[in-house]
Amino acid sequence: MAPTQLAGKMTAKAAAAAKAAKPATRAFVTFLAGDGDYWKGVVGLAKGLRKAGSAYPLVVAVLPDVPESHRRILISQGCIVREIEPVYPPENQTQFAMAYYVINYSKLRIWEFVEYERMVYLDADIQVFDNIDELFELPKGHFYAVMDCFCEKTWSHTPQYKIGYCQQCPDKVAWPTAELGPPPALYFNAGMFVHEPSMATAKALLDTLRVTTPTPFAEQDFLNMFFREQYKPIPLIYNLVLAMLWRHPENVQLEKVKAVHYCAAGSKPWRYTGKEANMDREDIKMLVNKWWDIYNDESLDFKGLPPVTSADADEVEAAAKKPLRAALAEAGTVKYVTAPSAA
Ligand SMILES: O=c1ccn([C@@H]2O[C@H](COP(=O)(O)OP(=O)(O)O)[C@@H](O)[C@H]2O)c(=O)[nH]1
Ligand SMILES: OC[C@H]1O[C@H](O[C@@H]2[C@@H](O)[C@H](O)[C@@H](O)[C@H](O)[C@@H]2O)[C@H](O)[C@@H](O)[C@H]1O
Ligand SMILES: [Mn+2]
Repeated sequence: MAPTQLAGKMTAKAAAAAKAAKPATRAFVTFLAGDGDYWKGVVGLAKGLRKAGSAYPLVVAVLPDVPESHRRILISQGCIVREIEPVYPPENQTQFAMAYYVINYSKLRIWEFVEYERMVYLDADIQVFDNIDELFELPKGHFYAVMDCFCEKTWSHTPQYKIGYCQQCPDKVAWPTAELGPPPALYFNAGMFVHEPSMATAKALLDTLRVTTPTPFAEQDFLNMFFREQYKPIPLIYNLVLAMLWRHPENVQLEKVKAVHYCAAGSKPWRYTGKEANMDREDIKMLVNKWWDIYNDESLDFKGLPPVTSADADEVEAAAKKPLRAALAEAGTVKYVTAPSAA
């Protein structure tokens, strides 16, 4: 089989394209912990962002317990894998809404990614179905995220749940200010948020965490307390918390939703059985299938080369200006690839 393609260093055209790509001062970032199956969520997210034509890379903050094999899969899908040190809350007797939420405090490390001037954080159980790059253009100095819902049983420990109050429909059950004081501040879901990495903010977060008693929604509660003054709600099209479909359908226009958050119990697509409450709904089945369509779409697999530095590109451009034979002789790094055998 004659070699069909000469693959040496990146072609000048690809190098120029890499150079023209937006400067890597912005990126999406997600978080991966453990050796379980959440890596599938990250692969789905990487492919979804590619399908949506996003201009920015996906950084994955991984805890040390994420196996090398999972990291290699993420790199093969074009992700930038960054290992982080775990963050634990102070000693506590807290009953977290979900026991595993204690590892979610490690999300706070992403404020240390200061090579990026702005990042959009997305849980690994989020899928982006339409381009959301506009989030990177929001005015600086605020903390942008989508408002959560208090109606699921996971909120049964709270006064708002007990009286049937939810910020998604504040007029349905009025907050009893006389008995309970002012209503709760607007509260965001921490599965998606726009933030500005900074070592000063990272230090302030960790210093404050050390003296803050943990609460049931772990780092989500903590981030809501920490960014209470800077929080600015953005439309739910950027983070559809699935419970909204049955708790506040009047607030949801599903055809306009850009990012879906598979956080309802039983809704993680890669573990979906359809047996839990609400999981047999037609809209849930459709959204789970949409997630799988992207996950299984091989045309969305990463084909590019690993991110290049400008030094690589300069070197390749210089080589490309030389007569090919001289450049090849000098480079000495020619590799032949052969076409798949003709049937
Ligand atoms: O075993 C786990 C549990 C959680 N996560 C990460 O932590 C995020 C928050 O957890 P999860 O989405 O399950 O919380 P939910 O949004 O469902 O409350 C996940 O999206 C993942 O990015 C992980 O990597 N491994
Ligand atoms: O560690 C706390 C987690 O709290 C949030 O999940 C909750 C919240 O959305 C509730 O409102 C829902 O009822 C519940 O299903 C859902 O799991 C974030 O999505 C997640 O990233 C993480 O911060
Ligand atoms: Mn989530």
